[in-house]
Amino acid sequence: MFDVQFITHFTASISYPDSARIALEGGCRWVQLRMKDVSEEELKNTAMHVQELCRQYGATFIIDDRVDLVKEIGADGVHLGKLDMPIKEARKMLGKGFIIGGTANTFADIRQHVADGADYIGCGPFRFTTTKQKLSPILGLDGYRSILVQMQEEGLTIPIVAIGGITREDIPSLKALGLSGIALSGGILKAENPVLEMETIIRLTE
Ligand SMILES: Cc1ncc(COP(=O)(O)OP(=O)(O)O)c(N)n1
Ligand SMILES: Cc1ncsc1CCOP(=O)(O)O
Ligand SMILES: [Mg+2]
Repeated sequence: MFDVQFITHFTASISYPDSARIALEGGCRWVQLRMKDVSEEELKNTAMHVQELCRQYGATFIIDDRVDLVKEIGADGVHLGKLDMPIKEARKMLGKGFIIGGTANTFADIRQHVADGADYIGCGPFRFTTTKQKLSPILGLDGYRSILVQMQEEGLTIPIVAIGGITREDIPSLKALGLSGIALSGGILKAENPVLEMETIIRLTE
């Protein structure tokens, strides 16, 4: 099993809910709502809409950054980075019934997230991407290899999802590394036929 998480991103032509629907229609069953610089009202309304879509498709629905909103609307989980609420605190607020993902760029980050109670790691960036500003150092395949070796040496088994500039061409090599999955946005949203692109990516991960 190689998981695929679709992450929403603002585009002029595809709304956030439509992008989630595209991912779901293409067979993705893990959606992260990531909305930056929007009002509280827009975020909450969109989150409830995307949550409903995810429920219709039996997909997991997580929200970027916002532990409070996840708790309020009963989403499946949250993704947290270095500038967000610490994972330990989020776990205290959410308890064990919610998924908590943590961002990592190094093995030390992963070790800390495991100690703090994360469920999975979004590890990257794999390569340069314009979807996120202020990127951490790029890992490439060698970066993941080195992290996975260190995890094995210390007996850490948390799922690692690669992220950052991933396209369909990368899937065979990322899969071969022994990662748990990928998270991607632009690879779908910039495709000529986004639903078909997701279908292709899902097929490549099977
Ligand atoms: C799966 C996944 N991995 C990493 C990130 C990045 O989270 P963060 O570092 O908090 O940056 P922002 O997404 O908040 O800009 C993610 N969202 N999802
Ligand atoms: C949120 C995030 N964190 C690291 S890279 C990234 C963006 C992933 O999107 P894309 O697949 O378009 O590079
Ligand atoms: Mg964040």
